[in-house]
Amino acid sequence: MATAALPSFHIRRLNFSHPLLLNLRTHSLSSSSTALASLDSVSSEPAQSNTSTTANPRNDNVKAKPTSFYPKRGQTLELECESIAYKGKGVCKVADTGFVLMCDRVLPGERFIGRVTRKKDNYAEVKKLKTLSPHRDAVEAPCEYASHCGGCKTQNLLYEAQVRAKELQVRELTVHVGRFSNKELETIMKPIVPCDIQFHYRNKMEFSFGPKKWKPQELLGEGSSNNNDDYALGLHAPGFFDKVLNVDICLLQSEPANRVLAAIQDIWRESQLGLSPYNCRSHAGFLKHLMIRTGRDAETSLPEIMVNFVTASYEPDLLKPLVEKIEAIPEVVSIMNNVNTSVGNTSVGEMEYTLYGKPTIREILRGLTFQISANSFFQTNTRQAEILYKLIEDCACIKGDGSEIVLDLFCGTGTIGLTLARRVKHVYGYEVVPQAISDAGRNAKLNGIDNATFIQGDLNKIGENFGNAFPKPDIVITDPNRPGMHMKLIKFLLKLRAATIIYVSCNPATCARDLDYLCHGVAEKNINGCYKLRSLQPVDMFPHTPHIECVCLLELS
Ligand SMILES: C[S@@+](CC[C@H](N)C(=O)[O-])C[C@H]1O[C@@H](n2cnc3c(N)ncnc32)[C@H](O)[C@@H]1O
Repeated sequence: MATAALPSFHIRRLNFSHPLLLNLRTHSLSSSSTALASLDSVSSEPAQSNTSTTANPRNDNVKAKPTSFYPKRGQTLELECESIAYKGKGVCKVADTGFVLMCDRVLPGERFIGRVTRKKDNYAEVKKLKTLSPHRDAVEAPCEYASHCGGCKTQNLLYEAQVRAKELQVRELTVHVGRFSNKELETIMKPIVPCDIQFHYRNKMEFSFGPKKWKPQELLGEGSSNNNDDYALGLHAPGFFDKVLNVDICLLQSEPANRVLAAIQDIWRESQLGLSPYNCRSHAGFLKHLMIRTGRDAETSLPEIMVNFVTASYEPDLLKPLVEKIEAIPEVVSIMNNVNTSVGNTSVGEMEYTLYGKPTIREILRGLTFQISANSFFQTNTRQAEILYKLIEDCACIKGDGSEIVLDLFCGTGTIGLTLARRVKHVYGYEVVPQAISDAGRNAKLNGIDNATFIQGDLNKIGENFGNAFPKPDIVITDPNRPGMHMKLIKFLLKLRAATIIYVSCNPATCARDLDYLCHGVAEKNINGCYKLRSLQPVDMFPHTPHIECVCLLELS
């Protein structure tokens, strides 16, 4: 699951600081106390207090000075997690000084021993060594890999507590990054929409092949060997592109997708097949990734599965035994091979071959049928996407007289625009990926929609003439990926002055920043904001992960 990389064009000076949000700003603050005070607010805790009950530094290496505590790398501390912040990390503070430590896989209220692994200017990162007392909302994670896998981070937190923490995070970011008051949010911000189905909700999983099964420190030495049995197929260890945790089942994907994974795990290491995993350090080996996608047959609504092998070269005979094994699974209707000869880790091939069945599968969303190819973007939680798109439609308040123009920015395969097209005059969609644009056009045809135009273009590089390519829209939908919108696009929207903007975001930090720009302006660039935030609706699309989606309605003020 990708983490946000915030490019420098997004930075600006704000009167707050958050250790994990520093690159949202133009100037990093030298004083850790300012950072701590702001982190307090971002993480929903009261401002830094000397009476904090958290984090008693049990200093093995140095004696902590209460007023100028700074941890050493390797030092172990007894800590208490106070809250969950951006990227799902637990926030802990050192008693007396309030120095902030960030730790993966700890839950609010949990007391634990941690070791300092990394120091930054105004905070440090800690690895949990041992839980002393768990959080009251701790539950047993159903997945055997949950404590080591880079996919789920909070399976061991009661789902209700997960969504509470996500809602709080959106609120705090909107206040401290977006500069909206708590009072304003009382009427604007809606309670988070939880996800009814918390397992088997993902329609796409991508696993990687690796030459060695990665094991966490505590399991090292258990059953490792030097033959093919040690080859890995699974998910990356958190933070490592070259370490693969072998998984035989993933509780986030569908049941037939797990049957496919099990069938492949069953045979791919057999030495007579001559299959080798790609080694991303030596660049030797054949099998790079395995992508399993679950769609639905438009007529029967039964699941249909696409399997995509990403390989370093085109050798269909080598894949034949795997293809024969999985084509016997009734739900498998498509087996693809993307050949990627580059040394990079991407799963998009330079060439794509159909090894069995058809080259696309189908999915139904808000009554429309979408054809999805191996590399198309499609919302990964279809059921929750229905709810998300309904919220977007509600925000759009379409008149129904077919008079409105919709501009769908970052349109992907056109799904949002197409679900609105039948009730408006015309939809114009913009997207950088050429294949997504051709999928969008094909999906329009498939559904008999002829009032949608999809244009390939980079929205980070729009020129002065961008607005000449379409009539002035009544409704703008903008759904950027995690870095949010480029300043050029913000300026364009402020000049365009469309009556309604619906901002769909998968990163509440950049969302809060962009809402601030659109509503309050960009003082350092002498730009005035001209929108009013009318509603802010967090939606949980991805239980057990730190990801949060929001739908924001902005109206011209
Ligand atoms: C979060 S997805 C949204 C897709 C679509 N709205 C949907 O709901 O399925 C963001 C989309 O923005 C596209 N994108 C990313 N950077 C872009 C850029 N600089 N210019 C245009 N599109 C971009 C991505 O390829 C991706 O399809």
